[in-house]
Amino acid sequence: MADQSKRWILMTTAQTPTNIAVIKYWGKRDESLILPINDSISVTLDPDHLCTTTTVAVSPSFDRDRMWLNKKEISLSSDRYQRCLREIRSRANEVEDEKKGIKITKKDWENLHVHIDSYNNFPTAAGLASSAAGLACFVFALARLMNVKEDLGKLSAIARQGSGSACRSLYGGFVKWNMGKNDDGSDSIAVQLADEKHWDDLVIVIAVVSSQQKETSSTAGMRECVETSKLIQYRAKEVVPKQVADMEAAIKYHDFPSFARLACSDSNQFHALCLDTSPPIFYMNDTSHRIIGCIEKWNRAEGSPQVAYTFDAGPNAVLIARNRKVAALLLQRLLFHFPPHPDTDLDSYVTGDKSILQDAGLKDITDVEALPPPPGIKDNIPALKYMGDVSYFICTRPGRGPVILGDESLALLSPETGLPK
Ligand SMILES: Nc1ncnc2c1ncn2[C@@H]1O[C@H](COP(=O)(O)OP(=O)(O)OP(=O)(O)O)[C@@H](O)[C@H]1O
Ligand SMILES: C[C@@](O)(CCOP(=O)(O)OP(=O)(O)O)CC(=O)O
Repeated sequence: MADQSKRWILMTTAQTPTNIAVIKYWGKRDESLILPINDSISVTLDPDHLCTTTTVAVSPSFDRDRMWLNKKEISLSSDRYQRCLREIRSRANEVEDEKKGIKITKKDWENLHVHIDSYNNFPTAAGLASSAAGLACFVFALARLMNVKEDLGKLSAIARQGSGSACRSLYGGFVKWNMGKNDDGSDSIAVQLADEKHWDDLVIVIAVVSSQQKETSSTAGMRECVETSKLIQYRAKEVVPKQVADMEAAIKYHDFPSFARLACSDSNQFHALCLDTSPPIFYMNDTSHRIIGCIEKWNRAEGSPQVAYTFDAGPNAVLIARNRKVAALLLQRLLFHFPPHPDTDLDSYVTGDKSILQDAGLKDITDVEALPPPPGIKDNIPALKYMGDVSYFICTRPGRGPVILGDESLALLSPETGLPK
């Protein structure tokens, strides 16, 4: 039995990546267990550039479960958090820390409370899958703290109950979420198709068009879509199974043209379903459409796709370049069409992996101003420049799965008080 009189605190800190779907999950067959109507496939993004960090702590001195997100206290009362907490707690095992003189038995976990502090290093609820990284980190960190022995597949099924796309953030690289058939969701789990090293030529550039909270959440959007769209069941049953098989093959054989065609058409089809919803949902905006136009034109001119685009439930573009050389050309094109406001520092306009900027020969804003029009655009037509329409860019790549951060100085909670630092 843990000694309740002592004011000890035990903590674990985890870091979990976000992921971008290249075959989208859209629509549930069970709202509370979060069971999807189709399989989906994603690429995990490098946590060095986009990730959630979560510290979880347990102490006999905590009188209730509490959570902070991006430095503000939030309620843990939603069904989703409660379900994940319950699932993890019910699998908790004995934990012993001899150095600190702490022993927690399996039974103790029923009465002990946790503090959870989480931070996203990218915009929350803006179509960059914060719920995916966030809920995956929530489950992964709690599972480690409570010495849960389940494998990543089982943990993915728990994370799924926090947010569907979260199940895919339990792995690095290329990940498939099998929709499963069972009513209890036990076979609706994520599996890794290939790790991040399998196809490390790929470079990902995210154009953050808006970091505002969107009007219609993914959860509400897909519910309304299932209720009102006549196309959604056709997509789930007739289109996605083949797209998923083809995408798996494209990833396996590093077949970029197929990868790009499938990713672009799947993204467009998902947004077509949003339009087919009543009332229609518009996640993309004019800037998103301009970016699609620019990539489509370029891909057509090259005769074979160089860049894939995909958009989640928001206007931000996720662009996947076939290699670094193409990524440098992509950045030049993007910065030509979407330059920052004059006083912007290039360092804050292009974030993440800065080496792509160097490859593109761009050191500062004057280099951006001097960019010639991309091939195919005869003159420097002012109407093709949309200054300020993109907030900033993030350069990244396929990345690794969740990790535990052993360095206690990285914890978000104070080891003395168990409260945010
Ligand atoms: N780090 C986190 N820890 C726990 N929960 C989080 C975290 N980050 C986000 N969330 C939860 O996810 C919600 C945002 O999910 P939502 O699906 O609306 O946006 P998104 O995931 O950023 O975008 P999308 O899934 O459409 O790409 C937040 O309101 C919060 O409840
Ligand atoms: C467009 C998407 O990003 C939708 C993600 O939806 P969420 O996983 O955020 O929805 P809930 O399961 O209701 O939490 C596509 C995808 O990630 O596959």
